[in-house]
Amino acid sequence: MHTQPTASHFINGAYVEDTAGTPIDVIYPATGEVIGRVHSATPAIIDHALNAARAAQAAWAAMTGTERGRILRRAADIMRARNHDLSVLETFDTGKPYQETSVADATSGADALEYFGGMAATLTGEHIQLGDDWVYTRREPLGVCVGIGAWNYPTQIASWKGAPALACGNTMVFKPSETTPLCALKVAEILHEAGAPAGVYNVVQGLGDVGAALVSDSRVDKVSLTGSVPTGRKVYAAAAAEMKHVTMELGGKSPLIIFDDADVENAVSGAIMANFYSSGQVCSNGTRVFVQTGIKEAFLARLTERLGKAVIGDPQDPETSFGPMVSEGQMKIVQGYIAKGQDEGARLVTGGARLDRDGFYLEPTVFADVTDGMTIAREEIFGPVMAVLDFEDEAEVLARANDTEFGLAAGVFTRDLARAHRVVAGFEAGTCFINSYNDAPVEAPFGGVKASGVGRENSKAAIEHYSQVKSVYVRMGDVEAPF
Ligand SMILES: NC(=O)c1ccc[n+]([C@@H]2O[C@H](COP(=O)([O-])OP(=O)(O)OC[C@H]3O[C@@H](n4cnc5c(N)ncnc54)[C@H](O)[C@@H]3O)[C@@H](O)[C@H]2O)c1
Ligand SMILES: O=CCc1c[nH]cn1
Repeated sequence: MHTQPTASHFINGAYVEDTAGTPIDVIYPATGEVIGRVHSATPAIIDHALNAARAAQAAWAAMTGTERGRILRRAADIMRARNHDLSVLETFDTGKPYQETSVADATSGADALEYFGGMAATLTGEHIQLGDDWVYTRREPLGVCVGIGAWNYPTQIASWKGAPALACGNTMVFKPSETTPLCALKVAEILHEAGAPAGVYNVVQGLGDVGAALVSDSRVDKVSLTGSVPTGRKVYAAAAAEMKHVTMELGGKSPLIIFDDADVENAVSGAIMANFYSSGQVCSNGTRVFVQTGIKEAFLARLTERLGKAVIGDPQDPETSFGPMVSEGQMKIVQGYIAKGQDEGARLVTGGARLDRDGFYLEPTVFADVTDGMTIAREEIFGPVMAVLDFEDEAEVLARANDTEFGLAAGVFTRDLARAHRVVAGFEAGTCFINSYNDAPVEAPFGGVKASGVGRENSKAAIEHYSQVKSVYVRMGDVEAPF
């Protein structure tokens, strides 16, 4: 597997390089080795990408939805056929175990391309009869969309943004995270191979400055960011200054409530999926696990037992189920939170240490007896650290669950389904789970409320965020005027 890409950027249907840009090393999180190098986009590269996207947009939008959709569905087929190689690359890019990447990354990207490819031909306006007169609406593309990605799901993020944008007749310039620059280039290559005309989907590399330059450029009509809340605030403000459309998929500190009557085995599985998948680097993670006191000891005992079965090791080995953190920097941030948890009096149940091996490995970590005011219960950690908090009754736990600036996701485990629906209705969160956690099928809207975001990805809802409605009044008779 060659991890050095052909060139840093993919613009106007071809790989493009400009070595004048600041070098960005690609580091394999499992070893700390440099496995590739790209260069940050120079102003000339940004200009080239935006001009290409602008130039391609009208002709792409003029194609029928069926034609655009066929290309997206062909791209989905290519992505599925190359799942193994794309998953190996995703593992090099992120350090996530192949056991995960082979089922959750290119597959999720392909799902988005297939779903929005299928939907492209169905995008229509409506007819509104007003006596003899009538109004019709046209669903039109926004124009040039900029996508900016986080590092945890590089293939998925590039596809979740690209697929609905292209289905609606927009073109895209996508900037991956500087930490994981490899996979988006493959998404661009595949779309081009599937028949997307040059300029329809472009990738440029860079840090925040490149993202900021894209967001404020007058050639851009919409910005979709996946990233942290602080970055979201900056990007939203810059986009608002020029009245651009936005989608903000940001961070969270989501609650997972486990009632006494829950099935312990399923609740433990849910809590593992909510905290340790992708080594805890999932935006929607339920990291505040509220456990009713009657089930607490059984839950903690079984959780500790199950975490002992995690296979921590070489992420390219299909047997490995738990990999390293994405970077040394992220590992140090998480180590800082673990130290804070201990300093502030939380009880370390298991984990807490860095593994004595190359790469950025931390043990799956569980704190119990966490209280609402502790730092580990208030701030997004984005690592494998679960905070277990006690609770007694439903009203109390719901109020505590909602006592946060975030609102991305929330989950509940209980056998009492009336209670489950009541609790979910009370959650201040955009993406909720009953007796499950972290499922993200393309058919379901995904996104947050409060500081966790604006807009939705996936599902029919995404179409609203990549298109606009034009309304046309048609008078069938004479026009009356006062003078
Ligand atoms: N809600 C979701 O769907 C979702 C999904 C994945 C990750 N996330 C969130 O992403 C965060 C982790 O990712 P991260 O550390 O890469 O986030 P980040 O905010 O540091 O960076 C995200 C992206 O924004 C770019 N960027 C930084 N400053 C910018 C600026 N001023 N203008 C434009 N672009 C700028 C970065 O280069 C990167 O590509 C976590 O908070 C996580 O919860 C959210
Ligand atoms: O990281 C956030 C997006 C996501 C959630 N589940 C899979 N991907």
